[in-house]
Amino acid sequence: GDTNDDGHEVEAAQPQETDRLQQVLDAGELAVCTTGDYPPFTELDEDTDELTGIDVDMAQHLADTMGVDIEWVNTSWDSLMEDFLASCDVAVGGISMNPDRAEQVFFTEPILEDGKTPIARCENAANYQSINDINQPDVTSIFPEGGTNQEFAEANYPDGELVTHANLAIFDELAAGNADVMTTDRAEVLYIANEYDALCATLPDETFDYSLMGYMLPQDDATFKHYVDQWLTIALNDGTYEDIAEPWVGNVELSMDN
Ligand SMILES: O=C(O)C(=O)C[C@]1(C(=O)O)C=C[C@@H](O)C=C1
Repeated sequence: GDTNDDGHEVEAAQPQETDRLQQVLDAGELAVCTTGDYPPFTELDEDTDELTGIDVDMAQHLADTMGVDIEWVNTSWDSLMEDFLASCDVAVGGISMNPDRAEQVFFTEPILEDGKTPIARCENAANYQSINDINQPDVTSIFPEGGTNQEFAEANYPDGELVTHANLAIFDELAAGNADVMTTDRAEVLYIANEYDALCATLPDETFDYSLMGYMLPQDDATFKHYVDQWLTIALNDGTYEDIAEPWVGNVELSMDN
């Protein structure tokens, strides 16, 4: 196809606007993509096949508000965009907004202010205070494949040792000493540091960059985006989000803006 000045592909014509909101209401079903590997936002129990998490409960609240059921679509960070575009009305679960993704999806209003910060075994926390501390040949950084953590590590730690691992067990690897440090969303770092005695946020109040979390929506129906944003704005301000998050995080404030 055509390319713009940055060499990015540009669509020749915008796809026809659909009435996604009406379709979801008529079908009585909302298709929601989630990875199930990122507590406290989305976690799939492989034994019971049950999904839990803040964003899982939020999606259920949206569906209840619409009076529809959820069809959950399991995805991975690597295939999130492809699965979302092919099969979902919404994607949830600790998803960072970024310009690459925004080329193909709308994001809702922001839910959390966030950024990347390190987590390491507590006895080593003083060694990982800066990007330069981590960008060293003898420092092993660990992250899952396909998300923004991989992007961050590859861009900032070219001299470091980089290893990938499936996400749900990644902090066990870190605690066991099979990697030195993980640079991930501050919200996750605070949550995990609370869960694992051996792991500590090395810079609990600082981040190396800035990002926002939101839910992904298709670009094909502006009315649907308005609807979901209106629901979300109310849920963020009337105590719904806090009530849903509280059992997961207690008093830990996940967002930078608090
Ligand atoms: O890609 C994103 O948006 C994410 O927030 C996912 C991501 C990542 O960046 O790798 C963030 C934290 C989890 O540990 C796993 C995946």
